[in-house]
Amino acid sequence: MSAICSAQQARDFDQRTIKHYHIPALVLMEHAAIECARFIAKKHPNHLLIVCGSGNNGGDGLAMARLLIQAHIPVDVFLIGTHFSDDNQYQQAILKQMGIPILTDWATIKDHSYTYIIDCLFGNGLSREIKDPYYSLINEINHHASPTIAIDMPSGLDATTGEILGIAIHADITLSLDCIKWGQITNQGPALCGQLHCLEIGIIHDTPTMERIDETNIHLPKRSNLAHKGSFGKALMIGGSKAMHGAITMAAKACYKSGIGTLTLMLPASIADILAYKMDSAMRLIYPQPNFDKKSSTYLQAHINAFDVLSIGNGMGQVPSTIDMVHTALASSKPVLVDADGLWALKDHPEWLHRQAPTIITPHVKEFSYISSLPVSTIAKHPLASIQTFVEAYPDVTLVLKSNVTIVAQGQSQYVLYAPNSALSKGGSGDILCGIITGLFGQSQNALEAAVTGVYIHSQCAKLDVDPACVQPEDVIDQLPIVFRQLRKKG
Ligand SMILES: NC(=O)C1=CN([C@@H]2O[C@H](COP(=O)(O)OP(=O)(O)OC[C@H]3O[C@@H](n4cnc5c(N)ncnc54)[C@H](OP(=O)(O)O)[C@@H]3O)[C@@H](O)[C@H]2O)[C@@H](O)CC1
Ligand SMILES: [K+]
Repeated sequence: MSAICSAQQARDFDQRTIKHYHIPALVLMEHAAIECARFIAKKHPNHLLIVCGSGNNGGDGLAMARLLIQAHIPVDVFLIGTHFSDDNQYQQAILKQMGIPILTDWATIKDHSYTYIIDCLFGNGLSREIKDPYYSLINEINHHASPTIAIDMPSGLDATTGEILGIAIHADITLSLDCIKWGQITNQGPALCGQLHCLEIGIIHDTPTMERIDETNIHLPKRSNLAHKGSFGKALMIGGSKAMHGAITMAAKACYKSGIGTLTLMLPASIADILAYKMDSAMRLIYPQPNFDKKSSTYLQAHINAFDVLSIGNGMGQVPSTIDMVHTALASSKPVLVDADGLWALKDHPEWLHRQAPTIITPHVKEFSYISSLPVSTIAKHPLASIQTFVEAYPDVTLVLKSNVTIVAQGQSQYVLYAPNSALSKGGSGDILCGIITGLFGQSQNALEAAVTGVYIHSQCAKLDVDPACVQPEDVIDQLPIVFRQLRKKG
């Protein structure tokens, strides 16, 4: 499990490890250098160029050069800068003592061919726009034929926002030290980092941060062989319209395959038969009109108490009846998941989310903009700040903000799934996620666990050994039994 930090959070952990736990910064630098050198040595390089700046990122590079040279790997060390940090100067002194040359004239090396250029110019301490001579140097490295490994950050990339400060290294590989930085996975980050690896370097994490979702923080609901269908929850999924019957179908199939005890679909009459053909296992609560209308919320109210968990929104359309039904669902004492058009219905009524029972919302960025009243551009550029504003206003709601980086947040418990996969960039993916989470939610009644676990299972189901362009929503649903079995075996 790795933490995901802003630049400031990463610095705070560094400083606390040094000042409160008395682990010297040079020890951490040595750890960083050992881990990076080990990673690089495994690639069997013939000749390396390590480009070092004036701060501790440069210090990592100088220490790494020493270790690689001791391992008999040829290394050229290039150093640029004026005001060197103490630890950087310490590492320079060691290299001098060992007789390892430190080069300062780029012209003498720029035409050499290297297995890798190692970028140790700027890391987490980048504080402003890049100007010459660093600008020209980064430009030269980007146009050099040799591939690049960035240490901690591709130099020039802001570690919090993922924005390029003037110019930045285009790395083939990035070795992030201690934690994943937000800037590596948002905005320009993924394009600049290349393959991203996180290396442990002994920094102590003693306060909560965002955690990366992986197998260590998911919870599959327990499944006793002595249990009966009532033990695994009764779900009511409300959705569908004459024009859209696919969304609720995919959500329902995913919910059923995620372990729910019984599943009932509240549908308008115009699509009730279609759903019956498509899904034997779901019961139907058929609203006796072709589409939901102004009386459908009363109909929902009359039946709502028979269920343990509700989901609402898939394929309902952005129409007044959707608003009324979402209001009824959220005014009930039932755990509720709101998805798709149900989120649109909250546009003018986010206050309906203030309720006693557990609530999950699963917006993509545009739907989150409806609820938070923040512009889409602000959410995309500053996801952390946007989420923080929301969780402070709605500390009991579990938010699943869907994107290539999916964030699950409930108050200060915050998780990130970073598993971008274009196989999921398709209509139907969100409905499947809604179904998986509803299935888990109905079994556990624990919103945060259901959301974290559902998001992870969904991403695992999409890791198919086929071209992502050809993946159909049904292919993802078909993986559910396999992924559940694998996770239960491990768990
Ligand atoms: N602390 C620890 O425990 C550990 C840290 N570790 C390593 O240290 C890295 C962080 O080190 P760091 O804080 O020294 O910052 P770093 O990124 O090397 O650069 C700072 C220098 O660049 C300068 N500068 C900034 N922007 C600039 C610009 N646009 N153009 C020109 N100059 C600019 C800035 O100058 P200043 O802003 O002070 O004027 C300063 O001189 C971290 O990423 C990791 O690799 C590991 O060893 C593990 C232990
Ligand atoms: K760097």
